[in-house]
Amino acid sequence: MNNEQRRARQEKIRNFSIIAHIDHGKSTLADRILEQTGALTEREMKEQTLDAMDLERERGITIKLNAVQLTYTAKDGEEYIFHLIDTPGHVDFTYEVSRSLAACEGALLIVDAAQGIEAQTLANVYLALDNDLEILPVINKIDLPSAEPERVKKEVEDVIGLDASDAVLASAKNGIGIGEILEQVVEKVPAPTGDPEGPLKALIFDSLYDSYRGVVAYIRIVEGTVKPGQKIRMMATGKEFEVTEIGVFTPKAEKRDELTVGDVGFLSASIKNVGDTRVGDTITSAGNPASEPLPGYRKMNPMVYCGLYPVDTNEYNDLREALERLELNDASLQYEPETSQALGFGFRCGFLGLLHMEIIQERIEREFGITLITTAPSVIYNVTLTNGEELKVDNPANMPDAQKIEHVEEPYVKAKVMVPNDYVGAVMELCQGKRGIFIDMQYLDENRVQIVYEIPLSEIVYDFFDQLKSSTKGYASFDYELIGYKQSKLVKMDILLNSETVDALSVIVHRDSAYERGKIIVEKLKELIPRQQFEVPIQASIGQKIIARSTIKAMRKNVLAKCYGGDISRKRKLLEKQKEGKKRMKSVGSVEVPQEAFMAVLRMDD
Ligand SMILES: Nc1nc2c(ncn2[C@@H]2O[C@H](COP(=O)(O)OP(=O)(O)OP(=O)(O)O)[C@@H](O)[C@H]2O)c(=O)[nH]1
Repeated sequence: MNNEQRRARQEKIRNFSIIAHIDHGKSTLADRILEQTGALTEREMKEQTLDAMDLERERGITIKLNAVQLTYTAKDGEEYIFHLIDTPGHVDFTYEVSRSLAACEGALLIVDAAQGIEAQTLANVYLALDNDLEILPVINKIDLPSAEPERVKKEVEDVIGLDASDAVLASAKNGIGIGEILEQVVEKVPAPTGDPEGPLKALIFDSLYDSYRGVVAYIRIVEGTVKPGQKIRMMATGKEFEVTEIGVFTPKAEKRDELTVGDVGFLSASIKNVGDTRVGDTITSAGNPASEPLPGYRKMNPMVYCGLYPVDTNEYNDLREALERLELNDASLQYEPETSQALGFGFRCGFLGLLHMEIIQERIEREFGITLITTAPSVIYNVTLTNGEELKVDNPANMPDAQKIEHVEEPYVKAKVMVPNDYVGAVMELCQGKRGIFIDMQYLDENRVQIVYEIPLSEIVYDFFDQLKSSTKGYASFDYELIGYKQSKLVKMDILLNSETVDALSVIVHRDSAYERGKIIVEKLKELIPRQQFEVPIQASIGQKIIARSTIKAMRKNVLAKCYGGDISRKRKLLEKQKEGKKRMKSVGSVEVPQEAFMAVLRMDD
């Protein structure tokens, strides 16, 4: 292609994403768009959608981004090139959402016609506005009997301040409104600007590890043109590579001879580690480098840490290999070896958030067949010692002695909760109980309210989300962002089993609630740890001081004694059950402790 052809083609490109609150119908609409543009036949639809990973399908959430090139013949008779870029919908991946939006000029904003605007609708709209995108509202699920499209339109105008007069009324499920959406994309989403002859600037908005190609970077070309054989440079790390393959997803991967301004596709260059293709980084040409990278690159730091230990100590090396493999695909996963007196050899791992943590744990168990003991998640505390030294502590067990500490700071988030009127009291009570500081309350319409609190991240990491859901019957939606560190009166609480401190059970708690928490934790542990052959005292202590205690009585009878002799199948079942239970037990000193016990320090609900 010459530059004139490239420029003409550029005029016909439309790059857009779909943004929505979870379950408002993003994936369903994406599928419909693929179908209508002929990218997939119906049979293929069943097998292949934008959400690729198994886990994703099961959980019904989008984890990894993807980008598809589609051709669409519009009513004006012209053929357009669409790049539909998928975004993950969860707060843990906000940065990835933001980078994939940076690869677009427009976004379809899907709002459920029955639910209206939810917390992540707003969070995503702000990200889209930050990236100067043209936002096209779509009111989805108008087929539902409870749909109130006019009310939701008004909400979009009042709450977000977008003109919703042209909002498409759609049903992704029944294929209503899809044509209209595609026409609006052509009319309203601007074509990419940029000089195909300029020095190369390609935004990396995702990457993954492929065992044949090495790392595959998902890129959007903002300036210039890239071809196979070209020498490229990653602007954040300075590393250089030679391009081996470029192409687009249709959604099958198809090779191309070049990618130029506005194109969205993949690039591989014998890169071994996804850490070299960081999301948000700019790829330039090594021979004719751009003077400035694209704006907004940010290194991602984990927010939540926990210990991962194999139940079977022989699986330590397998666990290391599993983490190495997962790291290839996930630059935001961090880990380092850690030893616990209670649990032996394992790893301290850092995650972007709770969902990210659960996904990694589940993948290790499922894809690598390793049974894990996981310790309660912790945030990073900034500790200033009396001698002026500053520490970052990501494991409660490593918190220095209280006498040596001058003060401790913990991360705070701004939490936005949206609920129907009736639950305002319940939400405020919950936030207050989590040491929340009230910031703001706004009525979205007659019946819905947005409540804003500043809350310590550690309280969110504990079961905030579950409690929010149960206290609002599932009607609340929730979103948060980190706002920085604040000083708090925090202390380390140790748990002793049989008079021995179990390092993996230590927690950091607020001084004012330490006694209460200590009492609940020892009672919880008493329930969870099965009786042993001997009596086991459980104690909670702060420093040398015991603040709560309880005792697990010694086991009296053999379990089989319950089976009144006769029924062999019943007996077998019981033994099987015991064996199952055994799997996730860890001997701590002389006491057998089940997995649930390590999480018990989090559950404060009952
Ligand atoms: N009645 C009705 N249901 C719909 C419509 N569109 C989607 N759904 C249903 O809503 C649920 C959620 O749809 P998804 O497309 O998976 O939602 P999503 O926004 O992609 O969810 P995440 O991937 O978690 O962000 C599914 O059960 C869909 O079948 C619609 O137009 N009408």
